[in-house]
Amino acid sequence: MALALQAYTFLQQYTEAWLHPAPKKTSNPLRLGVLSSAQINAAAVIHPVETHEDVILYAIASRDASTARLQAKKYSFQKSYGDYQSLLDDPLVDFVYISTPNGLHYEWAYKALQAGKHVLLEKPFTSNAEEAQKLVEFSQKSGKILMEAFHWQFHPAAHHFRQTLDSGEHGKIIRTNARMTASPAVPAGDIRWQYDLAGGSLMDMTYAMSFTRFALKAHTPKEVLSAHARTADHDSKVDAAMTADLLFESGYGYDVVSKIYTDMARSSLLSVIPRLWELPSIEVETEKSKIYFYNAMMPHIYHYISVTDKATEKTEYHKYFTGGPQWSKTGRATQPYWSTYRYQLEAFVDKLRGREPAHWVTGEESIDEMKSIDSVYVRSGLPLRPTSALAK
Ligand SMILES: NC(=O)C1=CN([C@@H]2O[C@H](COP(=O)(O)OP(=O)(O)OC[C@H]3O[C@@H](n4cnc5c(N)ncnc54)[C@H](OP(=O)(O)O)[C@@H]3O)[C@@H](O)[C@H]2O)C=CC1
Ligand SMILES: O=C1OC[C@@H](O)[C@H](O)[C@H]1O
Repeated sequence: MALALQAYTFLQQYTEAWLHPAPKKTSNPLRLGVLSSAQINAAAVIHPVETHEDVILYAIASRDASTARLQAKKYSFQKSYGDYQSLLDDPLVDFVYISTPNGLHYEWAYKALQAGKHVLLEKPFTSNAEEAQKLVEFSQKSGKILMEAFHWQFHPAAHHFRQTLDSGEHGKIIRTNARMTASPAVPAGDIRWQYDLAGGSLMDMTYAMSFTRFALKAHTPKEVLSAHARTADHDSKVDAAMTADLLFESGYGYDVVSKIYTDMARSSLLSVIPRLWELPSIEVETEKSKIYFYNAMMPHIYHYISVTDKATEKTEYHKYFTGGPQWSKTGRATQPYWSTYRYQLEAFVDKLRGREPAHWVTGEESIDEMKSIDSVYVRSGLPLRPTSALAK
C-alpha cells in the first residue's frame, strides 16, 4: 500500500502543480541539484520546486549519463551529469537532495558537504547510528545545513496531533502503537530488500519509529523489551517484518510502552485481498482517550485524527491541511494542496534563507532515530546495517 500511496502522491502532485501554475521565480533563486534518478524524486522535490518561487531545478545526476539527460529533459532541469561527483563540483549548485539507496546516504551526504553544498537527505538518515553521529559532526564542521527528509513532520496535521497530545486534556499517555506495512509486498529486487544497501523493513518504514518518538517527545528507548524479526527468505540479515515493544522515557516526564510493527510483505487478507487500508498510522492511548492519527505518513492525500473518549465511547474526527500551530507562527500563507514534501521544502528554504522554519529535524533527532533503530536490530538478533568505509 505504501508504494501505491507513493504513486498516488506523485499523481496528486502532478495534478496540483497543473491546477496551480508555477509562480514567477525570484531574481536569484536557490539552485537545486538532485543526486540519483530515484522514483521518489518527482514527489519529494521536483513537483514541490515547481510551485516554490525561490528554487529552481538546476541539475540532476545519475550514474548513467543518458538517464540523467532523459530526466533533465522530462523535468526541465537546466543541466545533467553522468556521475554524482561532477554535480557536486558544479559551483552553481546551492543545495542537493540525495535519494540514493540508504546504504549510500552517508557517502554522498559527506561528499556533498565536503563540496560546500547544503543537503536534504532522504530517510533513513544513514545506515546506522555510528554513521549518523559522524555525519552530523561533519556537517557542523562544514558549516552547511543538513537535514533528514522526514517530510511527514512538516504537515499541519502532524502539528495538530502534537498539540492534541500536549494539551493535557486527555491525561497521561499510557501506550502507543505505530505501524507501517506494505500489502502487496515491496517487489523482489527492490533496494529495500538489500542488506548491503542498508535495506530492511525497520529501515525503510522508519516512520513507525518516528511517529512514536514524535508523539512521546522521546529520545531513544530506555529498553527494548522485545523485538522479533521475520527475516527475508533470500537473506536472514534482512527483516521483511519487525515487531518490537519499547520502553521510552517520554518528554512528558514519565515512561511509556510503545509497540512498533513494520512489514514489507504483509500477508493479504484471506491470502487474496491486499490490505490497502493499512496506511502508516499511530494510536496513542491516554488515561482518558484514544487518539488515532490515520495516515500520518502522507496526510495530504488522506488522513484523520480521531479522538475517542474512553468514558463515553464518543469519537470526534479532525482533518487539517493548512496552517496549524507551527505554520501560523511563521505568518506564511500555506496552501491546502501542499504535500508533506512541499511543506518540507518551504521550511528547508526558510532555513537556507536565514528565516526561522516552521519545523526542523535536527541532527540530534536523526542520531536518536538511528540509535533507536539500531537498538531494535540488536535486540532482534539481526546485525546493524553495514557502516560505509568513509565513516570508519
Ligand atoms: N520520503 C519518502 O516519502 C520516500 C523516501 N524514500 C527514500 O528515498 C531513497 C530512494 O528510494 P526509491 O525512490 O524507492 O529508490 P529507487 O530504487 O527508485 O532509486 C534509487 C536510485 O539510487 C541510485 N543508485 C545509486 N546506487 C545504486 C545502487 N547500488 N543500486 C540501486 N540504485 C542506486 C539510482 O539512480 P541512478 O542510477 O540514476 O544513479 C536509483 O535510481 C531511499 O533512501 C528511500 O528510503 C523512498 C520512497 C519514499
Ligand atoms: O519513505 C517511504 O515512503 C513511501 C514508501 O512506499 C516507501 O517504502 C518508503 O521508502
